[in-house]
Amino acid sequence: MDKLIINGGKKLSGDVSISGSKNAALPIFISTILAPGCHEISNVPFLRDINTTIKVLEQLGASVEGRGNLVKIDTTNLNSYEATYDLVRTMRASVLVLGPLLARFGQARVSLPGGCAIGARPINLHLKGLAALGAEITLEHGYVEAKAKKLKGARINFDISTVGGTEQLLMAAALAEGDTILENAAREPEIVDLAEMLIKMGAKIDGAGTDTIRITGVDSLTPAKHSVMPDRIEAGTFMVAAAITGGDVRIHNMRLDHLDALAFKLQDAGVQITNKDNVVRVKGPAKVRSVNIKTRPYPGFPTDMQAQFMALMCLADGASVISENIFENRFMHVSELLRFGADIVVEGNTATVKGVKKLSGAPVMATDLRASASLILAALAADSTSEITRIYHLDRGYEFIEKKLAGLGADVQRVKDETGV
Ligand SMILES: CC(=O)N[C@H]1[C@@H](OP(=O)(O)OP(=O)(O)OC[C@H]2O[C@@H](n3ccc(=O)[nH]c3=O)[C@H](O)[C@@H]2O)O[C@H](CO)[C@@H](O)[C@@H]1O
Ligand SMILES: C=C(OP(=O)(O)O)C(=O)O
Repeated sequence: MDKLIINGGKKLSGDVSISGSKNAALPIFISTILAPGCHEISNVPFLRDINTTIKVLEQLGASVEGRGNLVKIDTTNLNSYEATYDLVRTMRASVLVLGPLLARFGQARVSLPGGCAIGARPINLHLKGLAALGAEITLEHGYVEAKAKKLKGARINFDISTVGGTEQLLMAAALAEGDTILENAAREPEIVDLAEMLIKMGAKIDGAGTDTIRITGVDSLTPAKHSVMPDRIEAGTFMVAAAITGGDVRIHNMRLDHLDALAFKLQDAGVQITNKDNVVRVKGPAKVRSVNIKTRPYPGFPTDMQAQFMALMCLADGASVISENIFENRFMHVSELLRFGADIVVEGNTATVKGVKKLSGAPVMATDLRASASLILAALAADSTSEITRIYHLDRGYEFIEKKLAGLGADVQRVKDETGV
């Protein structure tokens, strides 16, 4: 397994460019199932999760060209309706093929994604929504089997705001007969990006980005070209990297309006943020102030930034209370942050972080994607050398992170595992 070696204590400075969004690209790739033909997706990040999605599409019979920024996906000759356990278990977003397969072919068989480090993450709301559109759903041998001659529009009210559930239903309803209304829909920017792709394909969708989305089903969709939105979580991670090192970083190709909740909290902590000519400049103070956060669905504070913000609060002047309200087990980074000398106490879904004078370099292990990012941030601020293992989690979601950090003056090296694991 590859690992990262970081010699901390360098203030980051300079310019960095944000890649396309993982969480927007995944459903957009999957939406190509809905329309036979050749789609062109640009601003695609080079990530392990993108490769997994390509494998899922190829398993269905798609042909995919290009592994870089521009990816062409031809879904003319799909000949399988199954996403297998070996792929779905490595990336839960693959379960999103269910709705599009059902809508285009009337059948799908998809492995249940199962639990993962951050929580149980059931898909009951996806299945309830598809059933409301008329799908017959059975669960057998760890697989969801769904069938429907023709999906029919319905009114669906989500019990809780679900990003994946909203994306699943948005795609299925695009080819259903009649109108579908999604109430208490998720409002994340990635939903808007997916809706824009679907609209380019000919779908009729109103209200994406609000909690009520109306979809009027059409008979067929056609291939589209789309450029993926910038990754707001990667951008947020670099904002925190500037803040935690007392650095001065200019971030290009990001949407600050997608990160209001984080930006307000960083400003409360004493971080300076300016936005000029679409370049966001982030300057960290010598010492950040402690602030409290509660994770919420968008436009609230993103759960995908909680671990990184906690790393920052480890060095704050005072105590910070961090509540995780989306996933029941998203404090796996705490035990690793303690190795750097952090002072954190967890009770239920709340972590109390008392700022310490300094963090010291340590050997640590990444447990999930954003936990990996928080360990990198702590290591960047630590006074000596850290070794971060299990960074395959990181490679799911951060394109060329060590190169981008090195470009900002960080002393970071990837040690490749010669066995290729
Ligand atoms: C690939 C992708 O875009 N992943 C993002 C997506 O995950 P994902 O789409 O899986 O997250 P959801 O928004 O669906 O999950 C929110 C909450 O709803 C629960 N739930 C969800 C579906 C369901 O059928 N039943 C149910 O109970 C989940 O367990 C969780 O507690 O949104 C999360 C919340 O912003 C982010 O952290 C993930 O980075
Ligand atoms: C939790 C995340 O991703 P996924 O939903 O793919 O696990 C994430 O991007 O932080």
